[in-house]
Amino acid sequence: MKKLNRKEFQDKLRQARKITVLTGAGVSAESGVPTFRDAGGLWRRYKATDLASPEAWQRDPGLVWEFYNHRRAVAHTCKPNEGHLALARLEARFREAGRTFTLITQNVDGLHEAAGSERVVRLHGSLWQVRCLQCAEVTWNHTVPITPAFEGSGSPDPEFVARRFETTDLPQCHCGGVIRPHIVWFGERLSRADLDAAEEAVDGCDLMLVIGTSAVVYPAAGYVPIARRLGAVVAEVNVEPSAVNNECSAFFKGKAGEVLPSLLG
Ligand SMILES: CC(C)NC(=O)[C@H](Cc1c[nH]c2ccccc12)NC(=O)[C@H](CCCC/N=C(/NCCC(=O)O)S[C@H]1O[C@H](COP(=O)(O)OP(=O)(O)OC[C@H]2O[C@@H](n3cnc4c(N)ncnc43)[C@H](O)[C@@H]2O)[C@@H](O)[C@H]1O)NC(=O)OCc1ccccc1
Ligand SMILES: [Zn+2]
Repeated sequence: MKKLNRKEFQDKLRQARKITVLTGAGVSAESGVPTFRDAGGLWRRYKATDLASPEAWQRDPGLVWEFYNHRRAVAHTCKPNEGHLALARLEARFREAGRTFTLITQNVDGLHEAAGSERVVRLHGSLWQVRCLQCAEVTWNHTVPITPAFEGSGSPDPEFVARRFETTDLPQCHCGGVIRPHIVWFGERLSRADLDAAEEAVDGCDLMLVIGTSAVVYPAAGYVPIARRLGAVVAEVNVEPSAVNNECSAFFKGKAGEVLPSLLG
């Protein structure tokens, strides 16, 4: 497939009526949020993907909360980068022009929203939302550490001597139930509302931007071939080709924070 050059891509961007953006951890890398591949995808000796699972929660909810408390503590110190800001500006331009812009993110760090992005589909949830296992209430929570028991915990150093956390150390709901991160773990179903919003955004979009994702996790990665089959021009921004690069009519190799400001204007 002949790749579009920069000018041809920007012509498509100018003409686009409906644009959909799919982002992954790479768009937050320059803000200091580790990607799932950094450190070999490990936190201590654990694969991040293993800890992000209902099985890990069954085994040791304290360890899972130590992992997520650590990621909240890191993300808490991070600011949106030029990549996030360029996407928020593009959304504002599209809205002013009465054109449709949707940002579908796999990220749970909240940096798109902090950059001013509004129409955001958080496919995999948020580090800043928690859910009660007893009454299912979902609330926003920015308390770091999540409970005093987690103060000073979370070091990713494999040599770190971890302490065991009891149920009483875990965050409790006003109903007395235990609270878990409101995040979609591997093997868990995505919310119907988010799936519907993502499908609505992909359906009929004339331009899809794929930014900073390895595109190996589903259903997120599946939206790219669907968009192309429905006639969208797909363009990728990444430091290396992702697993869906063959679906792309344009590829801009580089860091999102360096490429997006000039590419998106
Ligand atoms: C591993 C994979 C094969 N497994 C899956 O996809 C599974 C199973 C599955 C379902 N369908 C399938 C079909 C085929 C195969 C497998 C499956 N999917 C699921 O389990 C999903 C749930 C998936 C969601 C899991 N949760 C996450 N996140 C929240 C947790 C948390 O964050 O803690 S996924 C998580 O991993 C993924 C990581 O990928 P990326 O974000 O792309 O990050 P990565 O580090 O991999 O790559 C970074 C990229 O950035 C680039 N980069 C780096 N720096 C920069 C830079 N500066 N600028 C630009 N680019 C840069 C790099 O080059 C690289 O390309 C993201 O999706 C992220 O959200 N649920 C489900 O299917 O439920 C069904 C169901 C149905 C009925 C009943 C019950 C269940
Ligand atoms: Zn409750």
